[in-house]
Amino acid sequence: MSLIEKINLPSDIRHLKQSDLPLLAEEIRKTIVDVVSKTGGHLASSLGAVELTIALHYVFDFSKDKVIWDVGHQSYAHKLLTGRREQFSSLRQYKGLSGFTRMSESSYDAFTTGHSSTSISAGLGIACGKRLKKDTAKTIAVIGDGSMTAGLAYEGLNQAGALHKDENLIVILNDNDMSISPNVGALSSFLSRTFSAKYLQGFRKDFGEFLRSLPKIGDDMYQLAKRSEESFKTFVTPGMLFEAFNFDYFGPINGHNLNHLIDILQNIKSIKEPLLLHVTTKKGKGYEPAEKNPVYFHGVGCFEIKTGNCIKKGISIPTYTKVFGDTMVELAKDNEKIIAVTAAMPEGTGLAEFAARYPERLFDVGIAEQHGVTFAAGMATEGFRPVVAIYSTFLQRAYDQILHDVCIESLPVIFAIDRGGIVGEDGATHHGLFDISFLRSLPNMVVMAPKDENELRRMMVTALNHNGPIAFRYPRGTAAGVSIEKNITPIPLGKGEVLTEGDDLLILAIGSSVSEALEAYSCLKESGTKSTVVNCRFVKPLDIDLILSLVKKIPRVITVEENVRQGGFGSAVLEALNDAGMSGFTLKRIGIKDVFVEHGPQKLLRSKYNIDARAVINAAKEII
Ligand SMILES: Cc1ncc(C[n+]2csc(CCOP(=O)(O)OP(=O)(O)O)c2C)c(N)n1
Ligand SMILES: CC(=O)[C@@H](O)[C@H](O)COP(=O)(O)O
Ligand SMILES: [Mg+2]
Repeated sequence: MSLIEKINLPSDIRHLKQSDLPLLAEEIRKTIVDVVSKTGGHLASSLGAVELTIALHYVFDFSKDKVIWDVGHQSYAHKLLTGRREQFSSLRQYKGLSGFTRMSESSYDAFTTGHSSTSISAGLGIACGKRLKKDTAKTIAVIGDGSMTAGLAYEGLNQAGALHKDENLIVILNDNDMSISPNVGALSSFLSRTFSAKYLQGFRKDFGEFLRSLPKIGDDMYQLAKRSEESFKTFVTPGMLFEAFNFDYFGPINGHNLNHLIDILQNIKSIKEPLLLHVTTKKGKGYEPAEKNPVYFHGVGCFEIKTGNCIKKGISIPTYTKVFGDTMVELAKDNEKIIAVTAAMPEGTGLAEFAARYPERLFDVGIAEQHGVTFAAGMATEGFRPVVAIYSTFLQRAYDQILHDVCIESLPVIFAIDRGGIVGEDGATHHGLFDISFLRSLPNMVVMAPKDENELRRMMVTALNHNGPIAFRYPRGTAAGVSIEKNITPIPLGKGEVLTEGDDLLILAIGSSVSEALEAYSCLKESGTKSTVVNCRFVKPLDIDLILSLVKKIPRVITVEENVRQGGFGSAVLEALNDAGMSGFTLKRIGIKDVFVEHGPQKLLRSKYNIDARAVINAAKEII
């Protein structure tokens, strides 16, 4: 029986000999690689955290203590050690294990994660709760160096450092010098000052001995130097930052050396005040292709284990992301005012080529969506045309910045909102199902969604021509597959287009839902129902003249969107019709009802949540 098979309960790991643990690490890695090669997932981060996970489970008892895995994308070993080994092959599959930690999945998942940098705040909340309940268990927040670039992490440190000394909070900084891409910003270079710190420690020793050797004054000088040693040390080591927040700092230590990890965890276990342990790890550790290319293996699709090569699905249609990225490069050539802002996701948002061509015009702000939006607002005041490319789900973080820093003064910031709609296997934390609702309520904001890749390109030019805040959202995955038109013409603001004509039914669709509407149109036509399908293009401003004239003629209306129904596109149409005093029509809104959508294939979820062509057909049957 392998070691991993002996661990059915989390406590079973503590029955293993410490000398067995490296073999356990090997088995865990093999299991992770085997499964992720078939399911896809966050391979490199999880491989890098294997020893740290084992050491934590070896030293702590997580039936009482709590561990919060920031983002949760590195938690695969934790899942394997907490009773989920047999379900592990269902990782990220419909009805299977989540790719992140979920409180509803296991009592060993102390907090639900997916978005970064929440672990310190949540951990502190848990630790304070425990203190008030006189529960002496430990709370541990494991946070990566990338996630440490977010302001939220410092808000947690700031509060923790000023609270009771007996807060029982341990923060473990898992520093692999990588975010998804190489980590950015001053913090990243600060954390990697370990060499200079070591060098200076050596220097301090030699210098001390030199002082002591001096006749008469030497000993006094040595004592003086020793007294200022603490400030001297913190001045040059990464600990400075955390000690300034009143955290005891330990490290950096090698996060792949199990004996060291276990030793230090055992030692710090009894310290009753906020402390930070800095461990250095290698992203992708133990699987050569991932070690060599951690960016690719951060979040990877199916791959061949031997080579690490992608198992291609033979699709040649570009993704919306690629069309966006290529068009950015094209447009930036003749317009040097265009700058791009990404929050630690140049690859994911398709801006890698832009970064290579125009490095001085690409601003990677780190995992700091709030800052990124306000930064873009600042650039806009200087006459630049910032294009803020952020996934829909992560833009949720920056709502107040969009409202307060961009919309009030109607600054011309362009929001390129990727992953609008159902994203698939990342699940509830990552679906982009709210942006239409949260953006359309903001004065001055224009909100668009393209039906295909040409329209995306046209919207980009429309946005550049518009002197105010403007957003376009597009889905994860392949575009519609139309051939790209070289000439890009802007779209008149607030103008939709009628795609088909028919007097039985009016289907108003937006963005990727236009293709569902067209599919429904074809099926309905076969059974004799003739529909007018409108590609509305704009959620705001709505093409109200067109909509009113059509509803007067065809009072049986269906709206279709890949967004929640509350406050969404359908609601916008209803409000507009109501405000125009229209009555005598029937309207069905197709969109996500008031629920969070789980993980699974996009197509399956669209069907399950009734936002696909079949749902349009069913709605049509109800109202005709
Ligand atoms: C708010 C938010 N923005 C962006 C992301 C996308 N994202 C997921 S993991 C990651 C990098 C995290 O780096 P780090 O914390 O160092 O973990 P590592 O993968 O290196 O282990 C990013 C940018 C996210 N999950 N949450
Ligand atoms: C963990 C995380 O938040 C990202 O890695 C995210 O999973 C990327 O999603 P895409 O695969 O859609 O780029
Ligand atoms: Mg990292």
